[in-house]
Amino acid sequence: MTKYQIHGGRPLHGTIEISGAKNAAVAIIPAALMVDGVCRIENIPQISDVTLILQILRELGADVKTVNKNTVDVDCSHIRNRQVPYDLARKIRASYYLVGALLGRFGWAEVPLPGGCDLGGRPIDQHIKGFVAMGAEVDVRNGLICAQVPGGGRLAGGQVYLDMVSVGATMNIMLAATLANGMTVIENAAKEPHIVDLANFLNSMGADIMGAGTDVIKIRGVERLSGGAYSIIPDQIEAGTYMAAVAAAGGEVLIKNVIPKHLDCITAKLVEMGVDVEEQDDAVLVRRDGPISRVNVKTMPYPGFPTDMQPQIAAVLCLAQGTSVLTEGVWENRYRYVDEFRRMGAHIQVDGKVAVIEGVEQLTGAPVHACDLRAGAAMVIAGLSAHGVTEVDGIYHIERGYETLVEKLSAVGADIRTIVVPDEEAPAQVG
Ligand SMILES: CC(=O)N[C@H]1[C@@H](OP(=O)(O)OP(=O)(O)OC[C@H]2O[C@@H](n3ccc(=O)[nH]c3=O)[C@H](O)[C@@H]2O)O[C@H](CO)[C@@H](O)[C@@H]1O
Ligand SMILES: C=C(OP(=O)(O)O)C(=O)O
Repeated sequence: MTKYQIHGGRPLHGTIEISGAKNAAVAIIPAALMVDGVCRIENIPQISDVTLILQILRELGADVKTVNKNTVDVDCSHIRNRQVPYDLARKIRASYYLVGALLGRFGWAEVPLPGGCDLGGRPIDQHIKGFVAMGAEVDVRNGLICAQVPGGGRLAGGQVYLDMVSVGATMNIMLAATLANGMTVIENAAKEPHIVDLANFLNSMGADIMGAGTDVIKIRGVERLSGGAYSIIPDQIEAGTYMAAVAAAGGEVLIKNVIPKHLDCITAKLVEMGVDVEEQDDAVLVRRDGPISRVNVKTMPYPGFPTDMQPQIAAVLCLAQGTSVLTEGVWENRYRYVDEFRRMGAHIQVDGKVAVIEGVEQLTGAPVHACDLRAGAAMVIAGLSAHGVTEVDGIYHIERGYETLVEKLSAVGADIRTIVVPDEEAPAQVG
């Protein structure tokens, strides 16, 4: 088993370069399935979710060539197999974008139900409602989402009003509508930066999508998409995670290759907590040397405070002066990490979607478990600030979404390394 071992208590100083956005990449790579020709995709993060999606594309018959560590050429002109491999697809949430992409291009898709972080129920009824509004028949059976246009042919444009703001449904419907006959309108659409990025990718390949980034998106179906080159936006959540790490551990770090506007919702809270954040053109300089003030935080769809930053901000609030109230506004169960924080001396009470965090002077290192991706990142942040040694296991969750986390943090002075321990560590003998 591999773990991260962190000797905490060292302020961070230096520069961190942010990678491409996971949640954009995992939609844009499936979108390449709809393109007739070679797509060059740049600024792809080297994370395990991306490796897996590229693997799925290869198994479907795509020609995927690595140009350099963050650029691939994907050619899906000759897809021969439409059977998405069960064991690969069920490991990640984003495999559901293959439904929109395959249904849009071929009028037929069978995709295993997705996986991803366990945050409570992760329904897909709104995705299905969208596909049905475009004329598809959709059925979930034998662990598969089975969707097809009756009689073959293409989807027809439709009108979809989402019952709740859903990032996944907005992107999936956008994918399916890109090659449909006629116009699709998505109302109450999500507005996250990665939605705009997916629309920009598709438009650069010949799609006709208007309004991405607002709550009404109009997609005029086109005959075909053809190849081109596209660079993925920087990862808002990776940047926010390192901003939170500086807030917790102290120090001064220049976080480069970001779009500061995408970070406004995170920056505003950190500033309220007494952290200095200076915006530059494509960087933010984050500094913390004084006490951390208590704040209340509620997660919401963009431009609200992102749910994917909730555990990381909780790690900082564990060290604030006074009591903070954190409210999870998107997922029903995103506090599974709280017991791990308690091992480090944090004072947190959870009641449903609300966590009350009473700040402590200092956390203390402990063996902890990363129960999901962002919870894992939060354990790392807590470990960086804590007195003593923290060992984080379950790091495969973290590697789903953070490129070279150990190297990036080591470069700013953190004492963090990956260690390998035997799988079954013999329990210590007592007596
Ligand atoms: C709006 C929002 O912040 N979405 C987050 C959500 O995206 P993700 O795309 O995974 O989830 P959605 O945005 O689709 O879900 C938002 C809410 O809508 C509900 N829902 C969704 C689809 C559906 O068909 N039916 C349904 O009821 C979900 O249960 C959830 O409560 O989790 C991702 C991983 O944490 C984050 O990157 C996204 O920022
Ligand atoms: C929960 C996340 O990812 P996924 O939906 O892919 O599990 C995340 O990016 O924080």
